[in-house]
Amino acid sequence: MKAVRHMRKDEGGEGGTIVNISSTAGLCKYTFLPIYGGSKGAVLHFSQSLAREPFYDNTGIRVITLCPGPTATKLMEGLDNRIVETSSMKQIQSLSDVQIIQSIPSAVAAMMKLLKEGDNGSVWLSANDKPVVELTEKINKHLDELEKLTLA
Ligand SMILES: NC(=O)C1=CN([C@@H]2O[C@H](COP(=O)(O)OP(=O)(O)OC[C@H]3O[C@@H](n4cnc5c(N)ncnc54)[C@H](O)[C@@H]3O)[C@@H](O)[C@H]2O)C=CC1
Ligand SMILES: CCCCCC(=O)/C=C/C=C\C/C=C\C/C=C\CCCC(=O)O
Repeated sequence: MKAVRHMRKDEGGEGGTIVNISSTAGLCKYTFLPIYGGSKGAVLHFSQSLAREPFYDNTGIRVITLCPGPTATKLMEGLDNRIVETSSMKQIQSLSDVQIIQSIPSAVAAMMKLLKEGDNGSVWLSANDKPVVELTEKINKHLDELEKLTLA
């Protein structure tokens, strides 16, 4: 939030863009990553809450979220040894039939696209070496429906 204070137009800054990095683990209920997944769900929710009107109008700061799937960085090394619940290995094994560890250039291409084209509050998926997919409408529909249920 210190960066926001520095960037915000209504306090003398120039506006700008914040890209928060969530993960597919913040979208899916992976039994093998409950703590990491919880933190990534929090990143997404934090971003969507921050990006809500009138934040952008006041500050000129876009808040965008990228959800990468497994990507070949150091983070993915030795994942097997860091699993909390060993019975969850089954879920990883079945996932490996339908998901690949994508290359770093795929994640970078996604980042470049959302920096160029992403609206405030937009959410993007980059996985399996496929072109980036925008998730904003789906995520907001889901959150807006849940919010309605909380109203009297
Ligand atoms: N690699 C993957 O499969 C995925 C990664 N992500 C997310 O992408 C982000 C980047 O991860 P990777 O590049 O994959 O990991 P990485 O392990 O290759 O890089 C992480 C970087 O963060 C730095 N770092 C760690 N703790 C820090 C701290 N307290 N203060 C400052 N710097 C710190 C490390 O020195 C390292 O350079 C993370 O938020 C990760 O959760 C999301 C989805 C998939
Ligand atoms: C420390 C946690 C790193 C988590 C990285 C992340 O954010 C998201 C990961 C999502 C799933 C990763 C789980 C397993 C990998 C699944 C399939 C790829 C296997 C392909 C293979 O070559 O074996």
